[in-house]
Amino acid sequence: MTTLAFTKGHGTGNDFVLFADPDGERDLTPAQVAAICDRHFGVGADGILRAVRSRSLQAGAAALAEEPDAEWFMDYRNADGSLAEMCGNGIRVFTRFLLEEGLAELSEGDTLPIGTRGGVRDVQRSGSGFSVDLGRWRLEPGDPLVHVKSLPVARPGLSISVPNPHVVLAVADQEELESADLAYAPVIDPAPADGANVELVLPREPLIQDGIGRIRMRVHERGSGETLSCGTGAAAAALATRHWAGPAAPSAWRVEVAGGVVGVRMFPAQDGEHVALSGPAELVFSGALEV
Ligand SMILES: N[C@@H](CCC[C@H](N)C(=O)O)C(=O)O
Repeated sequence: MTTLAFTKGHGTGNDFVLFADPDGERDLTPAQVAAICDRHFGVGADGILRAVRSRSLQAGAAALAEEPDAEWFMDYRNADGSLAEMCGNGIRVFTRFLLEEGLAELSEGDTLPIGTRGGVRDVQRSGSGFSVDLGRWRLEPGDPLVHVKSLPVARPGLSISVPNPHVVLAVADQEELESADLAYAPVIDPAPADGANVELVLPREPLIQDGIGRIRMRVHERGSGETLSCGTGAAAAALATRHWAGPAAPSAWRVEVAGGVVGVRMFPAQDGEHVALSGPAELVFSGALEV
């Protein structure tokens, strides 16, 4: 066993254990990740963020080929130890961690490119938090049926990749949003090969205020269970609602989650439409673990 210095942080209640491993010497096994994320026997978190220099990691080679300035790679793990392409709340908290640890600098108006398994993502300061360009999003074919425990009927979901997989479904009212039992993983039919995060969405009344679309969302995350927030999930939920609302729908959205509020914005880019996420990023405490 060796000692691992860590920091605990969160973005709208989506919480993470972070640690710096510049030379890529502390790769954790899925069992170690699950033990650290356990809320009764470990530190407790929705996932782990390891800060590794891109040059020290096999997955970092693709990031450096895409953007030579992507010095840091966000090695993200879900609470069960599984890998995911991207974490929208995580990358803001990861940026805060790099800055606080003196591992990177980010001035107002500048951009910090960070390597992820879903590609290099550009982070900027936004108010007291950060915004991240999640890149080009994709509507996936097929409208799978989603069975959520305690909701009366299965309903069709919209599959969206950002680039991790999401299935978004609309609920009828506040009662349905609150009563959905997300302690159980929703059953998606047909089941996506790599699983998916599931978002339940309810439009606010009115849906659009001062040009901004407004929704509420709950989420069951692949590999982590129900969480208080999911950044890529909020982006998928706003994209799905705009799709359902039609051409007059806005490109700026306010997404209310159990842990707070995040902003989503769609904008044209050279390679197609991108989606950006903004919101807070907090570091809460530091400690040491025997791993
Ligand atoms: N909470 C994250 C998403 C984390 C990954 C997800 N569970 C997956 O497996 O795709 C976010 O804020 O985006």
